[in-house]
Amino acid sequence: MAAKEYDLIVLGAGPVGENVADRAVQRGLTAALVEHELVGGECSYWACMPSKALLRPAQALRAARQVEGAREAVTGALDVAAVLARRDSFTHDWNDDSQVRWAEGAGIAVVRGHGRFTAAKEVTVSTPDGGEVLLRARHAVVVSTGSDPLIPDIDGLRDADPWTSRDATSAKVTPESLAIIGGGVVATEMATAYASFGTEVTLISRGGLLAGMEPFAGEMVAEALRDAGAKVLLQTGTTRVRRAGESVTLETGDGESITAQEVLVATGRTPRTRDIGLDTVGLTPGDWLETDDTLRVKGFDWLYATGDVNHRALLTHQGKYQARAAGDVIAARAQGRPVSDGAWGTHVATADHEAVPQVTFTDPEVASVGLTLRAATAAGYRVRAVDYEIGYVAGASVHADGYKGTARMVVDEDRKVVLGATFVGPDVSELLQAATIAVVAQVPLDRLWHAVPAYPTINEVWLRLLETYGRP
Ligand SMILES: Cc1cc2nc3c(=O)[nH]c(=O)nc-3n(C[C@H](O)[C@H](O)[C@H](O)COP(=O)(O)OP(=O)(O)OC[C@H]3O[C@@H](n4cnc5c(N)ncnc54)[C@H](O)[C@@H]3O)c2cc1C
Ligand SMILES: NC(=O)c1ccc[n+]([C@@H]2O[C@H](COP(=O)([O-])OP(=O)(O)OC[C@H]3O[C@@H](n4cnc5c(N)ncnc54)[C@H](O)[C@@H]3O)[C@@H](O)[C@H]2O)c1
Repeated sequence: MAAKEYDLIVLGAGPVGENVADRAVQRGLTAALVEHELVGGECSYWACMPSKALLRPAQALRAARQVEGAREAVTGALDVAAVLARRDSFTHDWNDDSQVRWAEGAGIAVVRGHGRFTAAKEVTVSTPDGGEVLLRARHAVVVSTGSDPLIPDIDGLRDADPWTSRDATSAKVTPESLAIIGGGVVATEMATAYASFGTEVTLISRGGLLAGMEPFAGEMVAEALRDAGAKVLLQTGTTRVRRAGESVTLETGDGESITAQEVLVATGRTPRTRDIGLDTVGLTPGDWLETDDTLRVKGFDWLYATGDVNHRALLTHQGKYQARAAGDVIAARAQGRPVSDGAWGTHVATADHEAVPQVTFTDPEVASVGLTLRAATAAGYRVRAVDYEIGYVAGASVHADGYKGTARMVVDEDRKVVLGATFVGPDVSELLQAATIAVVAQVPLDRLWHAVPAYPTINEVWLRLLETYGRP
């Protein structure tokens, strides 16, 4: 079989793979993008976009209900069918024509089918018609195959036909009751969404909620979920799961038995590397692919891994940031141009280490960037954290009656810069970019005093945090 040659082959056309290919093509390389499902990946069809579309209507309704004068105009309940229909418009009914058009318009060769390494720099694609296409890369191959839901080894769980995040984000009807195993981002967001649809939600977490974040985040989200009618079981293991027809019964370590129409497993992710021929190039199928900061897989000069599959930060925006660095560095190396691979250089993803922003779209939202107090201490920084109740800020009190929220700023005491910030409260997500800039730019606190937040906005929480810290 004659091979088709490209400068770059990208395996997986999720948000990250698309961006690597686009960047490299913009820099003058040729690129083939291999996709066996939908161009746009998990994020567009079963993750970020549909999940946020499911969450937004209830948030808008809550926002109106929190303002006297507007509240009186809200006379009905959430229209769940309309919510699902709006969600479908974001996923284009799980049709990727527009994304394929974009990719081809950008000069990227889209190859449909399942790709596997068959030699170094060589990928064989099994096409939907049963054929094969052989691709050879002149310079680099990027693995951008993403991640799958992890199904833990709980007695009977696999046989109980559990929902994963895919089912929760693409459901055409909402169940009467839903048990959720897990306490992370997917579990809390989907508990929030389904509780708003009137589904009877029971969330079972073996620890607290949102474990890697500041502790008050998980506590406030748990309280809000309970207020929304969900049952939240913390520090509770699930020991046994059984399906009987239309219902599933779960037993917990505390001896409690929970019966629901569906069970959603939201216990983290596993890399999609089991069936991509990794053994052919000396790697172990099923492993995460560890990279250096230029996203090159350790031990290779031609193999890169971007997005979820490298396990650096399982977030679309962070994967796309990696994609920009990877696409640019692959082009620079291919063209013999200088590589800028020092910390914060053009060709590295330095921010992955200690400056990752994330919003959990629960209600209240959790917006965080950088290190938590615990993580900063563990990393050896000499730190001080200051907290402030966001509801005391004038802008917050105008924004919503009885606004409840908490902010924390973690300061590096030696350099007097912000290492991390967390905001928990209604509509705090838009506060995050200011915090990200402060963390990435390592703005000294005495200069931050000159970044005056407009009055009366919720951003004034920055001034309150600085005042609470005390002027250095
Ligand atoms: C419910 C949920 C909600 C989320 N919400 C957010 C959010 O709000 N914000 C955020 O930043 N992140 C969110 N995430 C995380 C986000 O979805 C991922 O970080 C992101 O999709 C990773 O992008 P990726 O391109 O690395 O992988 P993916 O999006 O998984 O794309 C990988 C692509 O590779 C293809 N592929 C895999 N193997 C092969 C092969 N052998 N041959 C051909 N094609 C292959 C797949 O079909 C897929 O299209 C969410 C995740 C979940 C589960
Ligand atoms: N808004 C967002 O940015 C967003 C939304 C959803 C998902 N995501 C990303 O998707 C990824 C996956 O999310 P997730 O919620 O599945 O993972 P997660 O890592 O956030 O949470 C996993 C949860 O499962 C629990 N768990 C793990 N193994 C278990 C077991 N054997 N039994 C019981 N509980 C177990 C953990 O204690 C934790 O509570 C995350 O890394 C996240 O960054 C992001």
